[in-house]
Amino acid sequence: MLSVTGLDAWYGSAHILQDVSLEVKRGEIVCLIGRNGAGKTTTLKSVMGLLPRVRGSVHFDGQELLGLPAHARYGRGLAYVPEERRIVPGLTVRENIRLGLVSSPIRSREGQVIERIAETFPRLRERLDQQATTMSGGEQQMLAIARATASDPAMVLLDEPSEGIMPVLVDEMFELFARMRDGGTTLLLVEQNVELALAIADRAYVMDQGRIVHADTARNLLADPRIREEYCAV
Ligand SMILES: Nc1ncnc2c1ncn2[C@@H]1O[C@H](COP(=O)(O)OP(=O)(O)OP(=O)(O)O)[C@@H](O)[C@H]1O
Repeated sequence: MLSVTGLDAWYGSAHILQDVSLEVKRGEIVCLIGRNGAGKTTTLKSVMGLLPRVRGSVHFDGQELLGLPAHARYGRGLAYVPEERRIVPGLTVRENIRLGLVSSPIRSREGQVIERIAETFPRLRERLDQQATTMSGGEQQMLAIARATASDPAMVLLDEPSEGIMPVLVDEMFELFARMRDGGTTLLLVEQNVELALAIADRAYVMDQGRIVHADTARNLLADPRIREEYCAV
């Protein structure tokens, strides 16, 4: 579904991504792991068209995305939940969800979309008319995911969704990801919580200094003592 080949990316003159290639098949959860600064966020941003200087190829559903602006990539069925969530202050939960539908063809079916989201995210159902920024960090993260998935994208890119969230909500969130996959949504997940992420992922790529240094099934990576030692809190 997503095929990234020979991707290079720069911030100014700093050459950050070097020859990054990865694949995500339809219906998979693929995880991107690596230390701070390895280039995981930069990879997601490059796929979404959020960096000024990127070279290589990003194929999604058989079409080249490189050169298209970010909004056009959303229009093709890709969604992105950035690390910083970007919940809009002054708006309710419902109004924030509505923002995820602004340029979507299913905008006119807002009632159905809200009902689907309320079923998927019971915590949000109780809080639809609450000011979004009065919710806990974990609930706001759920809202960021709900907003990104409101338009029913084929694939969602998530950047560190569990960061700073209390453990009970983290477990809930990972169960949600597994259900999303079972419901047909494809996920590319950047996570520091490597053990939990590998437990639900199908495959994973390990990044270091802007390059992919290892790729394997999640099961093999979880069983690899070097990966456990370097990336899992054991
Ligand atoms: N806006 C920016 N301007 C210049 N350099 C940047 C910028 N954003 C990131 N970098 C650099 O790019 C490299 C990769 O950063 P990136 O955020 O992609 O890493 P990461 O693997 O997502 O790490 P983290 O888990 O810390 O977010 C780092 O060396 C970082 O300092």
